[in-house]
Amino acid sequence: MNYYSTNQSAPAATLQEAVVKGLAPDRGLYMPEEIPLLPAGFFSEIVHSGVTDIARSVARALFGDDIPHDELARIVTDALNFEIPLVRVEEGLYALELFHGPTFAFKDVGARFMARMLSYFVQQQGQEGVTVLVATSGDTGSAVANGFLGVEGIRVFVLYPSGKVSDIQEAQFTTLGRNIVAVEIDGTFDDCQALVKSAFMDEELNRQLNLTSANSINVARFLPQSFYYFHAFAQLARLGISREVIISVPSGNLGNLTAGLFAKRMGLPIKRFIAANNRNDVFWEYLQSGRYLPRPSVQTIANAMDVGSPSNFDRILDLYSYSHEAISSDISGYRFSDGEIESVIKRVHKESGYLLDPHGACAYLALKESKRAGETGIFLATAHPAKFKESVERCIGEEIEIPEGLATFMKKNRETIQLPSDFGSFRKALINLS
Ligand SMILES: N[C@@H](CCOP(=O)(O)O)C(=O)O
Repeated sequence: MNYYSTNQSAPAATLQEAVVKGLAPDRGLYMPEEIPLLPAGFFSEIVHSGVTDIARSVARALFGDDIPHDELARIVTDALNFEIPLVRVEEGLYALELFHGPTFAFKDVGARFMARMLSYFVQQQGQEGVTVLVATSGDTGSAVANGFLGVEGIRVFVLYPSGKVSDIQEAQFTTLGRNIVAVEIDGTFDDCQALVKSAFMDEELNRQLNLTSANSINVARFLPQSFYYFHAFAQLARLGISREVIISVPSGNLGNLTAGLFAKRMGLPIKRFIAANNRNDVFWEYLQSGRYLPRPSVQTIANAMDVGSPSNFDRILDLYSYSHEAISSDISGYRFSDGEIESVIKRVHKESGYLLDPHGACAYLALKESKRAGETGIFLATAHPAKFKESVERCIGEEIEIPEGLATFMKKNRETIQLPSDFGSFRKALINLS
């Protein structure tokens, strides 16, 4: 299977080239030339399967022509060493809890898969010294840093906006040392993402450092995120529900939503997707009006969604042949203020005892507004509430427990390199530190 660039001005790439490069040379995002349609039998069989088996089959359909099957099965099995349960929150409404991995956020799925696939391809090429650049508004940084920690021959630079990620998130990628370098940028997530994209366009830098990306712009990061949509469907089908299913996705850089749309194209019977935005509502605005106006992100309580220029918007346009009508008939959009997010965390906790994190809360709210009679709704609970301890405690008025796996990060020393948001300073720092 070859991969083409959404900008249509770069040569087609193999899976290996797309993963190792990250971004296409024309600054476009790679897309698979075909999206395999899974046979009807697959959907009846997965009702009896666990997440790893489901993921192995989906991975084989997506990547099976380009990597030996036993190698692919090993990558999936190693990456998905945690549960992804579907939890009933109230009548007709379920949370897909994606936060039971090592860094307590959904990014563990894609980051762990990508670390293993990249390392396999790098070994195949006999390449030495690959540099992974990743921009984060909170969760990607920790998942990628932990996923790549200690991987030989790979150095990771995590760029994050100063003062705009939660305290625990920051601890998760600034305390690791070894092959992980944290870079604190005086700017927004979009500034971090722009620095990463500019670095890819710098030929000299690429020659010296063999750059790749571990954001969802990389196909090996975003496509595996489709696995858990199939797993969610299987868990619901086990309860006897397989029709009129709608899924609400907290939306920032749009990688998670795009992975769901891919799952639908592969045959997953999802009636409608819901994109839940916070005040960073460029995608919401596009869904309403057809106008796409990227703008600087603003800081919110759901910080991982603070994205003003979402990378995967181009993939969604490409997937739907640039038809606003087709996009908005498959996806409905909602947006919420911090106040609305805070009060729903409080209300749901009081009424059902279920504790939402700010991102899941946004998706829960969107689902409540969108769900019609007869529909069953799933919202993606993308991060553990304890990652946002201060905000969540403020909402519910009581202390919450921090899982041991998170608390250990808080005890270690933090190390970051502080930089302004101009490319010249970042370029110089990259060269000096490599
Ligand atoms: N929400 C993200 C922003 C980057 O998104 P990605 O899916 O492209 O890595 C974060 O938590 O950093």
